[in-house]
Parts: sequence; structure tokens; C-alpha cells
Amino acid sequence: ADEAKYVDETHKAIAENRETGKNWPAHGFDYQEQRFSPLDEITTKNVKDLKLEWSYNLGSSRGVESTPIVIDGVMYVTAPWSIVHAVDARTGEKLWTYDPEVPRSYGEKGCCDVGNRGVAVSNGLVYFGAFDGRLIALDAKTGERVWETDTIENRDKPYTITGAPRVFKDKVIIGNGGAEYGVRGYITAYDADTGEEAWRWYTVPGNPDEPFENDAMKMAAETWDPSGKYWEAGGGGTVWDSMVFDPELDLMYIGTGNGSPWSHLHRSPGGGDNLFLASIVALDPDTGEYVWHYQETPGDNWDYTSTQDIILADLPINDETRKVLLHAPKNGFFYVVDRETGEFISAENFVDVNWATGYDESGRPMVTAEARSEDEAFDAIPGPYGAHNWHSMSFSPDTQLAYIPAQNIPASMQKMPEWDYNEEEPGVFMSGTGWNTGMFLNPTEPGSKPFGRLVAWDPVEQQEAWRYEHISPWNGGTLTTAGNLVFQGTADARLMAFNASNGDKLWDTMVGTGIVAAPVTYEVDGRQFVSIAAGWGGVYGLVQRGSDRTIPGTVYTYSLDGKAEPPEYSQHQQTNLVSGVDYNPELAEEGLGLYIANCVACHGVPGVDRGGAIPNLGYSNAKVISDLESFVLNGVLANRGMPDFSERLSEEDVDKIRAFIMGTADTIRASQ
Ligand SMILES: O=C(O)c1cc(C(=O)O)c2c(n1)C(=O)C(=O)c1cc(C(=O)O)[nH]c1-2
Ligand SMILES: [Ca+2]
Repeated sequence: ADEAKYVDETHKAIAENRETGKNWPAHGFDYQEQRFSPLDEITTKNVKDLKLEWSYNLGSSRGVESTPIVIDGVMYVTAPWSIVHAVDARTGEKLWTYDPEVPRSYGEKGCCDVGNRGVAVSNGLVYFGAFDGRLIALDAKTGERVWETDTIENRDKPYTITGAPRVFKDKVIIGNGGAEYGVRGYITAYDADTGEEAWRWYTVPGNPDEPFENDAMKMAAETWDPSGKYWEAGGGGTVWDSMVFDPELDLMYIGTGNGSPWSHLHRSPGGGDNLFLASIVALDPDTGEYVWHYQETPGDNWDYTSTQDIILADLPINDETRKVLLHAPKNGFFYVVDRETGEFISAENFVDVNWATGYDESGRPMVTAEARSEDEAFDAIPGPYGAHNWHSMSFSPDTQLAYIPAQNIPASMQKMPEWDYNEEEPGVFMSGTGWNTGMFLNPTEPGSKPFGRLVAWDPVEQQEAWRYEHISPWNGGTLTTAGNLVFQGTADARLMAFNASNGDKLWDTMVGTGIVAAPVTYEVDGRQFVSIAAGWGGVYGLVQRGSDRTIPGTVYTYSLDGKAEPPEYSQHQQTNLVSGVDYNPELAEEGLGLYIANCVACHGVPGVDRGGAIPNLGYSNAKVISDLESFVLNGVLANRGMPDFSERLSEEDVDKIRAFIMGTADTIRASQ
């Protein structure tokens, strides 16, 4: 493709829009991904008058994770199963939709729901990743497919795409998910015009019997056990979310994921930092060549991905303006890193943590002994859901604060004494669907308290400026504006606005479903609009809920003089514990092991979790449980992504699972 053309059109447009805020042209608003809009019609004074301008039904039931792109009155937003919707941003009317027809059987190849975080738009094309690993370019006007390419190098491995692609210069760039199952992470750049592969960069060393692809892999290999055991499960390090570009420095930055398997010593028995897991890596955007890295969690052992969104900013550090990047990954620390050199500047924890006591001056964490215990369960704070997951943070140049959707979701983790790649074993978390963590999850009842919190963080002082406590973990991403506002959607189905300086809550509105995505703002005919793609789900939202209402995935748009009627929500039917199904209580214990190995990540613990985007079986209709074979073995819900277990589980196994579900429901009922 013609690089000059892309730089001229897309880059200029994004840079100019930084001043006007008319559009929301890129995933994080601008290349800095600050999610700060200069629009200031809506202010701390009048935000209480926001009204619904229009709503748009995405027709979905799973997690809506999309940041909409809005350009010249057209919104491009994605729904679960990677379905793209183009909507008239004036009216909320549908312009076109594109369904890549992801086979629903592919759903179980993703760890964490079938969400999609959005599209990239450049030079008349709309780019998005399909959950099954295809990268697709559509004509922005018509929604017709222009090209499609397969980003997966090995179809025997469960790679997915959930992240939004980025267009940097004349290339469109995307990574993959899959590190819970066992894959080798990489990121690929394609020619934006044709989809032809331009370069690919692996995040971890590959097959030890083959030569290194580049010097970076050679360097990385020195931090892994030389036996090459990592290669069984691919090593991990998937780039499943964040990628940022600095046009001035001509560098791009990626955040890399956790190890495959999670357990450090099962992955690399001799220890080692295991580069480039849980790191920020700077690459040359033209060639994909390694430039520098900073590893946030050496020797990851807790699913502490660093894929969380990266923000670029210029900050006064020790009386000097420095070009830095800001990062708040799963592990609970907030990092300031020099983005020219990769030099570590500072890190402080933005929530309580117990895996490390802090960072030394060289940028290495001081890890606690309990966090690396080889034979005891570690009550991990944060746990694998992270102190901050993919829900985007924002940064206001006005307040100089970052706004982090922070949380705690209790979990304990224990290294399995023995672990074999791809061994399906009752009791081993999701091993029946191909998870390879080498860890028991929640072998002991975790003791930490769950919370969801909006944290305003001062990156220069490395301290909290203010916080707002939500009623549940797993709240949406944040947006901040020149109106001195922060917007955030919540697990309990509200969109809220805060004073960006002091955290005063100024406005909230009910939306009928939990929000996990981030709001955007833009201008239509001289009026400021705020939009949010609402739809409860994502990995925590599959099994839990923070709201008693439900509605299909819906885009809501607000303005100061909106006049639309809200769509009708329905009350989530929290039924009674299931009863009246015959079962053999003696089978319940074996059923527990099968349930943990096959069901728990999506359906949660029967009767204990409440059911989120996927029903909790403890509250199922008795007919469903008595007829469990039809669902588990005969594909009755295959079109909704329910896996076909007919090759993996027998009718006897289903009897055991039924006994576990019913036995648990009866036990809970007896204790009520
Ligand atoms: O390691 C990976 O490859 C990978 C991929 C994804 C994904 O693609 O959604 C998630 C995670 N890990 C993960 O650890 C995680 O907590 C998570 C949450 C979500 C979500 O959409 O709610 N995805 C993912
Ligand atoms: Ca992961």
C-alpha cells in the first residue's frame, strides 16, 4: 500500500480530530489512546440534563466489549460473535451489518466469552477480527467484504481474536488470544489495501529444534528453561488487546499476555524471567523489529497479563518533560515507562496486592514467597481476573489523572503437583475444553473481598487522587472530557458521570444491562453526543451478574436535548434453586470433578454464582437438568455456542454432572 496516502489521510485526520473532537476515529480516540475528548458542551454543570437521543438494538445476548468508531456521522460498532454494525450516528438507524458467520462451535476455543472490542477505520475500509481468527476488511460505505485473511498459523491450536485491530501507517495490525489453552503468542501486520502479510513478530521463543526467527528470540530464549519444555504448550504471551503507535517516534508498543501454562515451573522448570511474557515491547511498525522491552511480571505465575491498554502522555517527571507510557496491567501496579528508551521510571500499586511488596529501582518486583509457593494454595490478590482487565482506562491532560476501572475478584491458585499438556482431568479447571494452566483454581476458598472501584490515579506522584466504590466488580472502561467529566458504565447496569477533579458523582442513568465496554463522545450537527455499547458479559460476566435486569446488547446515545424513549428492559428471572429431578447422590462427587473440568468457566458454581450472560445451572428449569443429555451431548443449544461434548463425555458422565448440580442445589437449599 501507499504509505504516504495513509499517513496523509488517516494520520492527519486523527491528529486534527484531537483538536476538534468531532469524531471518535480510532480505538482510544487518538494515537495516544488517552480517551480524552476536547468536547466541552457537556460539563460538570449540565451533565445532569443528559437525555437519551437514540438507542440501537444489537440483537445479542453475550458480552458487548466494543468501543464504537464514529466518523462523519457514521458509527461502526461490533457485537458478540464479531458482528459489525454501521449505524447512522444522527438517528441510530441501521446502515448495514456484516456477520462473518463464526461457527458457534468455535466459542469454546476462547477462555473468556465471545466478545469483540471493535473495528479500525482507515481510507474507506473497516477492519475487524473475527473470533475464529480471520482478519476482514469491509467497504465502509456498503459493508461489503473487500478482503479477508487467516491470521492463524496453526489451525490445530485454539487461537481466537477478541481485540480491535489498529491501522499504523499503511498496515493493519492484530494479535490473538489463546494463552489459557496453550499457544505461542504473536502479532501480525498486513498491507491495509490487500491483506497481504507484511511481518509477524513472536512474543516468546518457538520450537527449540529450529533456528531463532530473530535476535530478540535468541535473547528471550536465555530466560527460559533450556530443556524447551515450554514448547509443548507454546509458551503463551498472546497480544490479545493493546497496541499503540507513536507517529513522532515512529515506534509501536504492544502489551503481552500470560504464560502457557500459567504455572511458571511447569512451563520453565529451571525458572527464568520468560521473556517476553507480561511485558511491554516496542517494535518498529514498518518491519516488526524489536526495539526495547520492559517486563512487568518476570516469571509470570498468576495469569498477570500486560495486555491492558497502554496510554501515551508527556509528563513532568523530576522537572523534565518526558515522553512516557502509562500502564495498569492485571498485576495491580501502575507503571510509568520512558517510551523512547523503555527505561523504567516508577511503579506503585493502585489497589492492595499480595504477590509483590513493590518495585526496586531497576524496575524489578520484589515477589513474596507465598506467591511462588509450590505446594500451597496462594490466595492471590489480584487473582487471574486482574486488578484491571481489558476495560479501558483514560487520561485527562487537564487533570493529569488516569481513570482506572479497578477491581478485586477473589481467587486462589495452586500449582498442580503434576501436569501434562492437554491431559483432560476431572477437577482440573476447564481441562475438558483444552485449558492448560498447570494450576488448580480455587482449591481453597479465597479470603479476599470482591470490589469494583473507579480509581483516579496521579501518575507523576504515583498515588490515588480519588476513588468511587461501585457495587460490583467488572465495570466498564472510562472516557474523560474537557468538560471535566469522567464517564463509566457499571456492572449494575448504569452509565455514570463524575467530576474528573474530585470524583463527585454527577449523573447516572439505568440501561437495563451491565456495561463492560467504554463510552465515546463526538459531535453531530454541532451537538455533543455520548454513546455506550451496553451488554453484560466477558469472562466474569458469563457466570455472575451485578444487575437484575436484562436486555439485548444495545447502543445508547445521550445528548443534552435528547427526546427518545428508552427501550423496555425485562426483569432478570432469578428463579428458585432447581428441584424435583431424580439423581443418585453417590455420583455427585465424581460429578464435581467433571463439572470443574468442563462446565464451570461458563456456568459458574451451581446455586452459588447467579448466572450472567450464561445461565447458572443451579437455577435452571428442572426440565433442562432432567434432560441434560440433550444439551451436553445432542447439541440442542449448539447455535448459542454450547460445546458438543458427545466425543468427550458419556451418558454416565452426564448423570454424574446432574448429580453434582442437584446435590449442590439441595445442599444450599438445606442451609437456607
Ligand atoms: O491469554 C489470552 O490469550 C487471553 C485472551 C483473552 C481474550 O482474548 O479475550 C482474555 C484473557 N486471556 C484473559 O486472561 C482475561 O482475563 C480475559 C477477559 C476477557 C474478556 O473479554 O472479558 N478476555 C480475556
Ligand atoms: Ca489470559
